[in-house]
Amino acid sequence: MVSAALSPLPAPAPAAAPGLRLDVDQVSHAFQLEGAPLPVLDDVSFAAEPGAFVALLGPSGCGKSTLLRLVAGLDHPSAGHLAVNGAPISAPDPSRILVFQDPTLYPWRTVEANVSLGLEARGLLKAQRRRVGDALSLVGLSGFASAYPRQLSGGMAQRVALARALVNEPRLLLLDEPLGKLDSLTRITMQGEILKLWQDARFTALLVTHDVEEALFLAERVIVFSERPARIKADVTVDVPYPRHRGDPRLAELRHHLLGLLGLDATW
Ligand SMILES: Nc1ncnc2c1ncn2[C@@H]1O[C@H](COP(=O)(O)OP(=O)(O)OP(=O)(O)O)[C@@H](O)[C@H]1O
Repeated sequence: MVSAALSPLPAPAPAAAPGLRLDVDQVSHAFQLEGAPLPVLDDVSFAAEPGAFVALLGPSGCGKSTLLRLVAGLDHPSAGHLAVNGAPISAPDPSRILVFQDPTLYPWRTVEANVSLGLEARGLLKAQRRRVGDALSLVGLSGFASAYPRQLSGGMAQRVALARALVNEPRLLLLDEPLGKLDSLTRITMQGEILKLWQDARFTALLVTHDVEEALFLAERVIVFSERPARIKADVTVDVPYPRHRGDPRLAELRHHLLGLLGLDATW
């Protein structure tokens, strides 16, 4: 018999934690506005498999960001249930990170110090400082660790915001129009970067976007919402393998279909 102590095997590399399964079950939500209820979500149900990339598309103000906030655990639904891997969502958790349209970096902190925030808040920075460098490298900003936010372009600032999320090794990444304020060329570049991050890390991704092309380039499924209160109008599978070519005729067909669902004329 060979003793393990006599023939030590190299420790296997730790497997990346897989993406979380998300269940949204008959969720409705209303805000109180000037003393009257404002219904925002109406009986929304869907599931995202671990590692799925799902885009949420719908008219402005229909309730998409509200849904992301519920998944992040920042608010509680008026009715229905949300769960990850079968466990009810009751509060924020570092495994579920929300990235906003506005990078909201602290101007007095360097890029590195901004990215460190999550680890610092959880008392993990000393032990896991390596993750800060890894996250910066993932978004291509290794050379800017000691820069300040005022020294960055809009795209770079949004990359820092992504790195600040990635440093927590999220298993469910919630993207609320993260590229909405960027010029169209930077936006296209960063769509490719987000796709690569997702393909490498295999977190589950939920992306709110107004941009039909962005949804079709990135997501495996596009859930289309009605006007507020948001109900699911359609759940469309993007049956085009990655890497996707933006000129793919099937994507053009799906674009036409999605614009139709949104009540928009797709004549070009
Ligand atoms: N804290 C709040 N109190 C009251 N009403 C709110 C609150 N947050 C959002 N709302 C309202 O809920 C509705 C949905 O807002 P939400 O931000 O979820 O929409 P959205 O689909 O993400 O919009 P957009 O695409 O324009 O960002 C809006 O009418 C908004 O005014």
